[in-house]
Amino acid sequence: MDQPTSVPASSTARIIDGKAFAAGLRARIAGHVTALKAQGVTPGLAVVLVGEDPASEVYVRNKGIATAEAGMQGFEHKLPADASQETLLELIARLNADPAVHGILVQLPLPGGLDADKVIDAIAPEKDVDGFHVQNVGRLATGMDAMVSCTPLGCLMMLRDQLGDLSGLEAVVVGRSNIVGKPMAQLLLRENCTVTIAHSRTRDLAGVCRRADIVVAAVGRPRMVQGDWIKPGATVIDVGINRIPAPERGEGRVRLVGDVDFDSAVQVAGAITPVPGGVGPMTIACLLANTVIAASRLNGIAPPADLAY
Ligand SMILES: NC(=O)C1=CN([C@@H]2O[C@H](COP(=O)(O)OP(=O)(O)OC[C@H]3O[C@@H](n4cnc5c(N)ncnc54)[C@H](OP(=O)(O)O)[C@@H]3O)[C@@H](O)[C@H]2O)C=CC1
Ligand SMILES: Nc1nc(=O)c2c([nH]1)NC[C@@H]1CN(c3ccc(C(=O)N[C@@H](CCC(=O)O)C(=O)O)cc3)C=[N+]21
Repeated sequence: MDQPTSVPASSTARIIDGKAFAAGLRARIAGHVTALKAQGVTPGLAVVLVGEDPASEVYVRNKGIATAEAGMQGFEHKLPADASQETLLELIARLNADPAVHGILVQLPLPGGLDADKVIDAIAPEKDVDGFHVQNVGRLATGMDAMVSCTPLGCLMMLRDQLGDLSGLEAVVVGRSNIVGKPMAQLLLRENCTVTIAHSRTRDLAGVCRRADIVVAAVGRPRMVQGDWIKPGATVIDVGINRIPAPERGEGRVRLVGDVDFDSAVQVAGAITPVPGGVGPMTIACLLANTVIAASRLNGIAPPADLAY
């Protein structure tokens, strides 16, 4: 069909609907939960929230809703911001020992004074549905079965869905955190991508990004990655969740933007995830998937093949 003359000839990217993808994944998970229940196992996820960060409370609530909708058991543990390390470690020890709990997530970041490394280390690796325990990180890096960090796992699922085989593709991950950047790079390496990890000391970040067939932005800087950093046709995964002032919505209101400047990137990319509605919903769905995997393994049942990555 002819383009109307007012529309520029350039094509715009496909918008990757993470929300719909996550809904499909959650529906499959609910089926696996039903099957596990028939074998006497109800997958249980414990979420621990220390302090009262409003954004964290939103995520914890969403996790609770998704857990219930999938037919799983949810356990919420709220501790005051001034809870001691000892109290938190005692709670984790109890959850480790509780046979009804198959997944344990301690919401990060923790309030000052608490040592996140020690807390993660205390979680039983087989219940570490975040994939943050050094045993899971090491297992992923050496190619063994591991609990894989939910956010990178969700990103990978969307990439595989968009691109099929990722072998040989140039992937640039911007950000090197333990929770997103590094495990994302490991997963892409496992998929046979040529992986570059960029960070705050990277020289010519725009030039590095321009080489990439796949750009994953996990920086925490609103709209940093510009359209002219993107190779035409590349796939862009925006992990960033940034709250910025939105006075147009009323005084004191905020809105969510990613680490990618969506409006310019969408003009160049082949496909791109939006914020909200991209990576975030996939993170929660993958958390449920990891809980089903953990519940299966802890009961000597083979995890569902379609959830294995
Ligand atoms: N959608 C989801 O489910 C999730 C979203 N997030 C979001 O993803 C983003 C990243 O989170 P997280 O990984 O925890 O963040 P961190 O703050 O732990 O890491 C940020 C990384 O970005 C790098 N960086 C910072 N500034 C620049 C810059 N100017 N140029 C290049 N690199 C830079 C840092 O480099 P250096 O190491 O050199 O300091 C660091 O490696 C945040 O917006 C967060 O809210 C996080 C988790 C889940
Ligand atoms: N131990 C631990 N594990 C985590 O996985 C973890 C964490 N700590 N701390 C915080 C980050 C952040 N995170 C998000 C999860 C879902 C959405 C999400 O669902 N976002 C919606 C919008 C939600 C909103 O409106 O705020 C979306 O992008 O569409 C976002 C962010 C998990 N994290």
